[in-house]
Amino acid sequence: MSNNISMEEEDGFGAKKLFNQGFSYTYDDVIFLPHYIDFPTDAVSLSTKLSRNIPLSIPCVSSPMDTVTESHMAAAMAALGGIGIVHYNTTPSAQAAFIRSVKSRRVPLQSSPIIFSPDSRIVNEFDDPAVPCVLVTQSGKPNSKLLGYVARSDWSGEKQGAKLSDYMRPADESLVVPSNYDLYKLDSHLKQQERERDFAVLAEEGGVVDVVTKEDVEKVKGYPKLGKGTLSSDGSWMVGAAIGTRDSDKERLELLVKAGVDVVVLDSSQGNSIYQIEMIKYVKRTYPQLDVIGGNVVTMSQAQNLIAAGVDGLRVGMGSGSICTTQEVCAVGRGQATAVYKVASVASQSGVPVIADGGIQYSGQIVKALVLGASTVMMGGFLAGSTEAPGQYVNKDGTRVKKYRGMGSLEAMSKGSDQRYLGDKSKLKIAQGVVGAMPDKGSVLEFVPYTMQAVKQGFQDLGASSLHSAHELLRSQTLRLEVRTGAAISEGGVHSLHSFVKKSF
Ligand SMILES: NC(=O)C1=CN([C@@H]2O[C@H](COP(=O)(O)OP(=O)(O)OC[C@H]3O[C@@H](n4cnc5c(N)ncnc54)[C@H](O)[C@@H]3O)[C@@H](O)[C@H]2O)C=CC1
Ligand SMILES: O=c1[nH]c(=O)c2[nH+]cn([C@@H]3O[C@H](COP(=O)(O)O)[C@@H](O)[C@H]3O)c2[nH]1
Ligand SMILES: [K+]
Repeated sequence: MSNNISMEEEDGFGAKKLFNQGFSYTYDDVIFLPHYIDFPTDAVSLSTKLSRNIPLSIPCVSSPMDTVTESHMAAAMAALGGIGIVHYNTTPSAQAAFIRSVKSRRVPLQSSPIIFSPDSRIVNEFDDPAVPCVLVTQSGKPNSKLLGYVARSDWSGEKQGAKLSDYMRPADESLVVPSNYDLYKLDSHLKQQERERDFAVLAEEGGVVDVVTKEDVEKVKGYPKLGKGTLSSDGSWMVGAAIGTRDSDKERLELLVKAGVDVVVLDSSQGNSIYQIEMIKYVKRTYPQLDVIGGNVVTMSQAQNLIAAGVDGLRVGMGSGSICTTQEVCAVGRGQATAVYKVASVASQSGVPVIADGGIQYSGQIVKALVLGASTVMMGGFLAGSTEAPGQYVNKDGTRVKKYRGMGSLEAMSKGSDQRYLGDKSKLKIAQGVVGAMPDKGSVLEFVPYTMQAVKQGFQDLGASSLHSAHELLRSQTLRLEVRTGAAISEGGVHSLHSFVKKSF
């Protein structure tokens, strides 16, 4: 490539010049100029780090929100090679149970098995077509001896009220498989016992973990092939958890550590506080092996304080989330592209990975976040509405949707997070988030791999075959950017058509 372009005729700006002009830019404001391609898309590696000691094979993290990440989402994110951060808008023991649930399974599937004791009676709810069987354990709880099961085909209306023990089939050897069976082992097991049953019980020493059906396994096998996922040294899936900065969070953390949590995120909209700095030091002192991620921050000076306190990762974003109203309510925050670039420029000097948190609606914004210096993107809205997000689908004006809400919404606060907002009930409650709904997006196991393929195409256009090479292009000012005018943004989208269908894969 020739280098004899005069400075007056520069192609775009380097990031340093573009982000030092006093504007707060977000992803949609900026555009990268294409560079030079000398490798195929498949040569792009998106492997990265969440924090100093947590490697990931894809740069995707699910938000610690109660409509985004519980055990099902966290298991699926780990199966994909990313990671999930379990929310803490619940009791410490319930949050620890989510961590254990991720740790005890190797299939990114989750159902809510119905479990009764032998003396229980057959009732209406057994007729739910999604329920393959009712499990019978000694005490009727998951953590007691499995005695048998009543398959759905074994009950019918006239058996209403009959004792389960009268219809129960005993738990034979082939019913139960170890909970650490992966998808392929489980699949071959189900195939072997096909004529008797189309489901199996995943169990571990402590009791029943889940019931998995052949249909569910087939569905996952139809999605893009999974790699080995994000694994801890003991072979279990990695999972993170959010905590706060109150004294009570120290007890919560102890339970989470006992449950096997791999990384903690100190969850705050403004992380540069005495509370967080003390908590970072406490975590590093008490659990030196545990990575701690601080945030949220959007400036270099906030970041420097948390780095000095010992964080292993930084979460960046204030007010950029789809459900966030912080910038409107508090007049504080930063455009997300500027925030990511600025924080990453200091964090990279200390080897601290940056998580670009919030504001992701489509793949191009993920490319921008990563190329501007982030090591991962954290997503709430992009993953809400998926099969793996907590909650049930409902029908809203003819569309299947799931609830998605801000953790600072009145509704979420009154569920439990108001402890941290309002330890004192006499204080006035101000929302910094909204409650809404997201359309059904299907399984993250399907749409995340396609999204990553789109991200790889973006990297290829920029001539970056890895996050490392993208960051080198950024810092050497080889990467050229421009700010888009309103007209350029509208030109960059679909325009002029009478009507169209947007289908990405
Ligand atoms: N990324 C974003 O832009 C935003 C995110 N959120 C989300 O909402 C949730 C709540 O965020 P925040 O309100 O920032 O939570 P927070 O827990 O950091 O702060 C709540 C209030 O408690 C105070 N506080 C914290 N620790 C304390 C301690 N040890 N002693 C006394 N006071 C203490 C804080 O100063 C603040 O006034 C989080 O899930 C966060 O991710 C909320 C707003 C914006
Ligand atoms: O101002 C806010 N009020 C809230 O109630 C709230 N809840 C979550 N968050 C933050 O938004 C991120 C998710 O954003 P997206 O839906 O755009 O992915 C999350 O990862 C959080 O950083 C909030 N911000
Ligand atoms: K917002």
